[in-house]
Amino acid sequence: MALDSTGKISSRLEVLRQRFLERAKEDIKHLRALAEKTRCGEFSADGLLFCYQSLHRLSGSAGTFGLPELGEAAKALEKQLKVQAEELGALDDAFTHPVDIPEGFADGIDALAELVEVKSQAVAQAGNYTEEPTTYKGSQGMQVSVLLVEKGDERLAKLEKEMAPYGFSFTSVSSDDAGALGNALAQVRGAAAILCRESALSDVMSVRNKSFEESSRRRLPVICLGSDNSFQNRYRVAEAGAFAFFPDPVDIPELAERIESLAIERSANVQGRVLIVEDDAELAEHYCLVLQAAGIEAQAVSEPLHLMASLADFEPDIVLMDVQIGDYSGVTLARLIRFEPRWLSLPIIYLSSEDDPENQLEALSKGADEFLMKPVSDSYLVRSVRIRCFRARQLSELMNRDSLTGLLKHSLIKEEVEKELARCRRSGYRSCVVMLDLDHFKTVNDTWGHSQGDIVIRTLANLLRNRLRETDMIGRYGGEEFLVVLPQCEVSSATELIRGIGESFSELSFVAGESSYQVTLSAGIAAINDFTNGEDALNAADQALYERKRSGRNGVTVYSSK
Ligand SMILES: Nc1nc2c(ncn2[C@@H]2O[C@H](COP(=O)(O)OP(=O)(O)OP(=O)(O)O)[C@@H](O)[C@H]2O)c(=O)[nH]1
Repeated sequence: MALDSTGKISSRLEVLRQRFLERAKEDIKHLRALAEKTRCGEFSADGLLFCYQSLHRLSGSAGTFGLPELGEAAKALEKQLKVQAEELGALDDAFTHPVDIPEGFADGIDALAELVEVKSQAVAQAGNYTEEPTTYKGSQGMQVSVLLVEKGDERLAKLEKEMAPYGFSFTSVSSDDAGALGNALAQVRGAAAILCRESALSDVMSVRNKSFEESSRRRLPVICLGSDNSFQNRYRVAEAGAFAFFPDPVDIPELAERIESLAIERSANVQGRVLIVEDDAELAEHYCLVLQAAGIEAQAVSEPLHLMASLADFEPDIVLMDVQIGDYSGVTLARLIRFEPRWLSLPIIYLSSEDDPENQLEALSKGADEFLMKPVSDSYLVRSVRIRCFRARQLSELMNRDSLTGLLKHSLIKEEVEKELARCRRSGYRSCVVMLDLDHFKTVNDTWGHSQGDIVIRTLANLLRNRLRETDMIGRYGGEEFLVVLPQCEVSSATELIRGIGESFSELSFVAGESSYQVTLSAGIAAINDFTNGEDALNAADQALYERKRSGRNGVTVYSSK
């Protein structure tokens, strides 16, 4: 669900809060009736368990709806019943057991009812929901923006030209114009980095630090270029806050790679997918709205029977799970999720008002990873979810990505071809698979050394990442062989795109000592839809690549069945 305006979100959150209060009033009616009975010494196990569950729900959710005092009052009453409720919960014949009435319980319920009434009136008068969710505009594609900050230095303009084939989007600003630099920083979105020479570093750092001071965005990484490569100078640059230093003459492929990795790493917190397992409909919708408004994809499951199907469909980075979902225990559900090897490393976080460390430990030992204490405020929810998604993604990147290039590993990119074919069949669109291979790469290794060969491989990986869309999938298929899946792309567009990338790649100069050299690539393309399975589409792209190699390399060949 796309959420486009904060006004719209706050009015939806307000509706949820009203619904929560309506339900709280209903619960309070039942609680009061039961509490009245305690005044005449009547309190059954049945009644105690009902009161305990109602109070537990109120204490866990009131804070989230901006009513923390109500949550605290309910929590205090819940604690009065906790020990007895847990003992009764463990018995088969609980309902026949006599129970003790905690002192002042009925008065506490009366006070709670009054508080609910007061809060309802205050909310009705105040109107709109007040805790504004953090709005965050998501990352815009995979293209990396570079802010070039110049101080009358021609060298940066030359550098911009040399780096043109890598596909970064450059914006130049003068370090003498703090206003323009501030504006440029304010406008930058998504993955980005600042590039400047040493002479402009202190001006850049002060404008950058000031301009990010009040915003919740992460500061852009600064990469500094300079002539003095001594330890003292590098120390000075590091002390000023730069993230990387490149001495003259600048190693362009290395610089491109560093810009890419720093920019993407720093912007990575934008994304995340969270599955919320919660049977309280208002609470689940509230969490979803707040997270979605912050740029995090969120989906809720209220019925545990659908949990496994939702996991498979949505493929979340993390799961937020209530400790009790109707009749189901969250602890047991966490264990059940782990039955499937695919979800062994999926972080499961309990949303719980359980504040007893012993009980928390018990739950953790059964398959969950940590606790988020209810009630959670909107901003805390967003921040903690964002950090956890970021960590989860880092971990899965480590497991699924090739260490030299950061691209998908062989088996995963192969799987993507199969998945794409299934998507094409479902949606009726056309997609392509491309096999790319560096030309005469053995000669590169033999002439310039294996580590130079590695730089060439990494450079092509970066170029592909920069030039392809975020929805395209790129993998390292073998040593110097790459596989790309281009969803919703006709063969003609794929050919044009890959030809352009091949041309840019062939224009890059790799520097080895005093010498420099260039490398070309060959590609084979096949339309995924023309095949009955992914394996056949892959073989076709491979065959087209072979044809290309035979007919002179450095170019693109489309598979033809003739
Ligand atoms: N530096 C480096 N070299 C690699 C890596 N993986 C594979 N190679 C080398 O890539 C070269 C591939 O050579 P060949 O399969 O003969 O192909 P080629 O020389 O590119 O010739 P054509 O494909 O016909 O243009 C071999 O020398 C491998 O050792 C790697 O990770 N790093």
